Amino acid sequence: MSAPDTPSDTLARLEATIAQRRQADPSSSYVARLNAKGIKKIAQKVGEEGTETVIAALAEDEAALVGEAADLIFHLMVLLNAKGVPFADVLAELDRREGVSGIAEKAARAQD
Ligand SMILES: N=c1c2ncn([C@@H]3O[C@H](COP(=O)(O)OP(=O)(O)OP(=O)(O)O)[C@@H](O)[C@H]3O)c2ncn1[C@@H]1O[C@H](COP(=O)(O)O)[C@@H](O)[C@H]1O
Repeated sequence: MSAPDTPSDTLARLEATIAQRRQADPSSSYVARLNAKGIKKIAQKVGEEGTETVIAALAEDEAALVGEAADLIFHLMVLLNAKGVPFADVLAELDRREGVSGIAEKAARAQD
């Protein structure tokens, strides 16, 4: 029996799919269509999905929150790909922050 997927496995597969679908025919690929519209449109979609995620959270609708969060993460992955930023860089940044309290980090920034 193979090991279950980790969240990172799912995101790594999605990143590879997005990179591959970017070259596809925009008539049959949403990723290709979005890239053809340009970076402004992709960034705008991330903003829209972020707003929809907030609305779902405030509406106390768990199923909607799951769906909107998936839309947000997907569009963020499309944006990172379009900007040439590997998702591994984002994970490395999160690893770098691990164990550093957000409160302590903000206080250190205020002293700069
Ligand atoms: N995870 C997703 C995913 N999540 C959401 N979406 C699409 O994102 C779109 C968002 O819908 P909206 O109504 O917000 O946007 P819209 O109406 O298309 O756009 P505008 O109104 O802003 O013009 C929908 O068409 C969803 O189907 C996704 N499309 C693709 N994927 C993944 O990407 C892969 C490649 O997709 P294609 O490029 O379409 O082959 C798929 O196999 C999936 O793994």
